Amino acid sequence: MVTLRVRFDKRLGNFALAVDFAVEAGLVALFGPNGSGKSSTLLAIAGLLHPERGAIYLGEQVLFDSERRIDQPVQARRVGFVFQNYALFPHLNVARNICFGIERAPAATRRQKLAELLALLQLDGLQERLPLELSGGQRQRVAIARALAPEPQLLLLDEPFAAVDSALREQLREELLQLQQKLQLPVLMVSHARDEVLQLASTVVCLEAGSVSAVGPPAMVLERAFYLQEGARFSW
Ligand SMILES: Nc1ncnc2c1ncn2[C@@H]1O[C@H](COP(=O)(O)OP(=O)(O)OP(=O)(O)O)[C@@H](O)[C@H]1O
Repeated sequence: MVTLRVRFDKRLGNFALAVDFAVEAGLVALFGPNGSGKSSTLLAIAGLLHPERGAIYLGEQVLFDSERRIDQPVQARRVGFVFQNYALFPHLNVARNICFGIERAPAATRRQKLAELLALLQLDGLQERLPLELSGGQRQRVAIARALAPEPQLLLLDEPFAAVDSALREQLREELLQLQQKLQLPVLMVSHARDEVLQLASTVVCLEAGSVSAVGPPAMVLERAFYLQEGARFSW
């Protein structure tokens, strides 16, 4: 299994982000209250936010290392990103949304990849539809398919279930778990729902006010976070 190592400093206005964690990449949750720095951490891993200093490694692959003056561009990182609101292109149909990141691949490769992803994400028959003509769950599946098309080595999900109702959320969580197990793809998912992290994640990284407060198995770490939230005294 590959290790994801993330250590960097970044000032965002008055907010100081100083992240430091290393995890075995399975389905990892980045958990914390609003404004703790979760989305900014994903952006830094994807190469959309540039830290002042630090290093980000996925296994042996260097994504960023300020000492070695390496800052891989977004495409070279091979990191898939699903944004909170899915950010589908409204004027492009499902097929063109999914193939957006592989436009330069030969037509036959694109067709094959599209067919594979439509089947994997249960989107068969919907390829001609525009995003507006899809349900929330279908939109989310298209966003995941689009992120998977260039065959990333890491998938980043920013609160993937925020925009759907609770019944659908349950179903989509289960689908994500099955997808991750099937593809064996490292996933880092932002969440601020305890139940979601407990249900899905193999490891949780807790962020509080811009720095990592705990890393470990969700049942253990969240129990501690709960005690801290309640203001109770608790130590390991
Ligand atoms: N480009 C920026 N310029 C200035 N401040 C920023 C910028 N981006 C983020 N911030 C601030 O950094 C802090 C962390 O933001 P971030 O979006 O990473 O938190 P979050 O944990 O993902 O929050 P939420 O759960 O609400 O999405 C916030 O106080 C935010 O206002």
